Amino acid sequence: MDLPILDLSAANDPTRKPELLRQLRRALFDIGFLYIINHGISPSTIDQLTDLLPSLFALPDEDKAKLSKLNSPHFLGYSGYAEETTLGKQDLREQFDFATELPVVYNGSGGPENGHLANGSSNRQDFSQLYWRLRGLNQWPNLAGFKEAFTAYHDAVQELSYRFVHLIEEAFEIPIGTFDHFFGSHQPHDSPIEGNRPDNNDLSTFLPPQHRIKLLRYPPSPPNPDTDRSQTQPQGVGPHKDSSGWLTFLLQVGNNPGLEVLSPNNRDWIPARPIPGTFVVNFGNAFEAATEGAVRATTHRVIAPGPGRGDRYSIPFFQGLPLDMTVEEVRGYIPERVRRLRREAAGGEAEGVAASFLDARWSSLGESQLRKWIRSHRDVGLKWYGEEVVGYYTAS
Ligand SMILES: O=C(O)CCC(=O)C(=O)O
Ligand SMILES: [Fe+2]
Repeated sequence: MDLPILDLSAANDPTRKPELLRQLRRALFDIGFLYIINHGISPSTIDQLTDLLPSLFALPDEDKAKLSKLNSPHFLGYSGYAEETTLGKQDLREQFDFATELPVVYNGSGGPENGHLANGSSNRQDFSQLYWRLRGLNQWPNLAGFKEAFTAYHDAVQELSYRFVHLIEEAFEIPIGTFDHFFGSHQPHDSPIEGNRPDNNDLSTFLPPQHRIKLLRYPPSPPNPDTDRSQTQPQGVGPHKDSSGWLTFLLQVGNNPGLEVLSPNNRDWIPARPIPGTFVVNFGNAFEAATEGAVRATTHRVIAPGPGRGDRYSIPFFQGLPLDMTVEEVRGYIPERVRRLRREAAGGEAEGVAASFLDARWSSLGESQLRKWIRSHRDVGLKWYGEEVVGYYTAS
């Protein structure tokens, strides 16, 4: 099975657009993983950032340590090689987590001494909710030109991500702009049917979300002295569904392979090789839950480069959603005709929908994000949120 490659230049060509939307529908409902080409981001915007990756990761250990995520209640910053695990196994990569540069809004009193749990307030933008503490400023490395290159890249992928959401709306046959208010004040520049946009005035109460961008380096693994053949595939990152965002836009830098996608029958791993000039697009748990599984958060993994190969770099952009939004709310914007697709295919109940969203405690995006970050960085959680909060989010 080949992963689909969608040519976004067809979006501006009325004669090619219907076929593009057909391909998109197939990609959304069949596999939940696709490439996009002719996406409109200039190669120089990409190169300016990717050219800096070797020097960023070659910063002295003391400089990296100064940028540690431990400094950040927002879980932004540096994590060293193999510090994270997936399914109980070390991920053989190192990473910097960045986000849309946005000021702190949290105004509660959470801290190791007086950590408090979500207060259950249903007020929109009650900034004392603990999950608002996820939002805040980056830790910038001392590397000439980095902040500018990162910001230009962030802005370009953000814009692409909003354009792509418009195509999804068209594929779902709902008005273009339906999801715009998820992204706060963003107004589409190029919406072809401006007059058809729904009147969202009463809905634009969300704060523009913070998107997350990881800069990843997978070094070649050392020769494996282990003779057990089953051990010979080093885990760059173990099998997972993306939990950080609504959509993921992944840039594979260079031509080192490693990314693999679980086939719809859950049996085979399909390689998603780097294709120059493309992004890989996939969908997060919130998207799967909101569509009741019609669009899957497809499981994927990375095999680290073998001995003797060069470093593999990649940059996933996780498109954020408002932290105070609930999956129920998002679901309200997905037409029933889309939401029943999975159930119909399964001949009854939708199976496999992201379990964390079925638990009322994690129903807001903020709750599920805070849970995810605390579970993957317990040390950061303990330092900034305290034992009670960490206990709450790590139990069961
Ligand atoms: O490095 C890659 O190609 C994919 C990384 C990934 O799946 C993730 O960080 O969620
Ligand atoms: Fe991922």
